[in-house]
Amino acid sequence: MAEPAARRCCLGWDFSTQQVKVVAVDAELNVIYEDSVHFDRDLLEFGTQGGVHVHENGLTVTSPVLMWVKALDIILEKMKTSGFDFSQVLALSGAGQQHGSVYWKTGASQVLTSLSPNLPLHEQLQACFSISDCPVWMDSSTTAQCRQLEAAVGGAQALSCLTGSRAYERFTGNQIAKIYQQNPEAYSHTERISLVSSFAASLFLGSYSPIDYSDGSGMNLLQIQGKVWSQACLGACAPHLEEKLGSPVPSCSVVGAVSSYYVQRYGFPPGCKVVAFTGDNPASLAGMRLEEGDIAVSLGTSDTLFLWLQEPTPALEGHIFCNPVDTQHYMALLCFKNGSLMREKIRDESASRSWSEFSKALQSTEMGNGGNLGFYFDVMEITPEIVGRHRFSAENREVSAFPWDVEIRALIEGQFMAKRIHAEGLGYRVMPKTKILATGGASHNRDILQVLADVFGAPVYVIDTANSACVGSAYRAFHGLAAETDVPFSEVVKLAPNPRLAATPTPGASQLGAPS
Ligand SMILES: Nc1ncnc2c1ncn2[C@@H]1O[C@H](COP(=O)(O)OP(=O)(O)O)[C@@H](O)[C@H]1O
Ligand SMILES: O=C(CO)[C@@H](O)[C@H](O)COP(=O)(O)O
Repeated sequence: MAEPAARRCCLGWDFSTQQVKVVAVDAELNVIYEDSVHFDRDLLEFGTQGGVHVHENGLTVTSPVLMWVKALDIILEKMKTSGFDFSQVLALSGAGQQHGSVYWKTGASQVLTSLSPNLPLHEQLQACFSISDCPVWMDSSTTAQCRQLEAAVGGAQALSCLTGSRAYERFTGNQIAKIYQQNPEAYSHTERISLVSSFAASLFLGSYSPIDYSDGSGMNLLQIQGKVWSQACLGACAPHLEEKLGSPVPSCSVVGAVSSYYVQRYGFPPGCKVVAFTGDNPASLAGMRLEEGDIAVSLGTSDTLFLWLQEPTPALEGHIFCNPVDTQHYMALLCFKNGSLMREKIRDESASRSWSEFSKALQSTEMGNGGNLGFYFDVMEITPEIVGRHRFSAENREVSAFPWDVEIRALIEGQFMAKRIHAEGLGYRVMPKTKILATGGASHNRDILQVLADVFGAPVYVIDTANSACVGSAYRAFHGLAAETDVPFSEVVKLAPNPRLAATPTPGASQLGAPS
């Protein structure tokens, strides 16, 4: 007899900066399973901090590729031990931290296609990478390559019009150019270059997965209107790059079925489909079912802010990506590097390493912080490019310290004011109907969300799990199954639970000098 339909599910994965996470979503779009593996805590042998290694120059930031592979082994074993029924998985999709790149060594595809179900992946893939430490989105060591790329295509604005962004250090084309220039031998021994997202999809497929349009937009290589690689950009970065990247595909493409490795080792059904993986921010857009006019704020390792766009409006600040759920449309994104790790630092310095003490400071201080303002950038910020801590008293004098509770409110208000100011710089306006959808680890914190509502003067909503990239990936897997019949994403997710109201602006917030 057929299994009850309600038990069938799709899996959504997220290979993010600090962890690998997974959710299972059933056919009624309820989350029925959630798990994660945390790199610093669960994979101590790799010695990462916040999931990465910051090199001595302070600019180069990498993560070991085998750590990501081993994390997948561990999480699959955890699922198996917990009795998760893999035979019910109809399809899976996933997300990855954006911009990071993986370099598969010549011959790796042979290993991928002949995986033995008796061994974990990390034991079999050890010799498959020509670069063992992958550049990730926190890297800012490629300024020279950025200037070369902009010069090659006629300047920063020209590059932005073509690819959706001026040259950014973390964008993959510039990272590849650096590897080609500094390590040409490793580059020539590379048969395939994946993004973190398409790398993770390749692990499930047992063959190389293509890069999807949406995550591909974070490389400074893809023409976001034509959706093909820009020959000018490829040529400016490295030789033979097109063949190493493969052709990009629409984000809702089914890219194949899971490898027999997963069928034999874990009991996945042989026909279980793999839908192209995408970037974690595009996947979050899907998970939050963002609509035009809404604004999403992700408070993960990075803080990001993103919007649904009908038409691309490339500028010198921010990024335009292809939309992950509608190939005709786009999304705009702003990324702030000093997000959760900066909040953790101030928590450790001023609130005895405790989020509840941190919250007490937000509760006991007044909205507007008595005129005290602070901007905290311990690492070189992306939006805008600035470093250091800058505190200003009510009299507008730069000061070197604040009392502990004023410090905490200054940090959170400063972070959200910067988001609003930069979003307005992109042309975004808070309207009476505006909803803010919050996600990411810090969206668990109600007091932080209250400040977000006050600074934006708009209500803040959350979805039941802060893992919107995972949930969005599971939704995208359902969409991939249906997309062959042209069903729009909004139709596929119409039964999903509505976001829940988490904070409304405090009366009087808009009189406190919020930008207008
Ligand atoms: N209660 C909380 N208040 C504020 N921040 C929190 C809280 N719980 C978790 N976080 C933050 O969430 C971050 C992880 O967010 P997450 O979205 O899981 O990151 P990523 O997807 O980049 O790995 C942690 O670095 C931590 O600072
Ligand atoms: O660089 C960006 C977006 O452009 C980052 O948002 C990365 O995608 C990392 O995401 P998190 O792990 O912080 O969610």
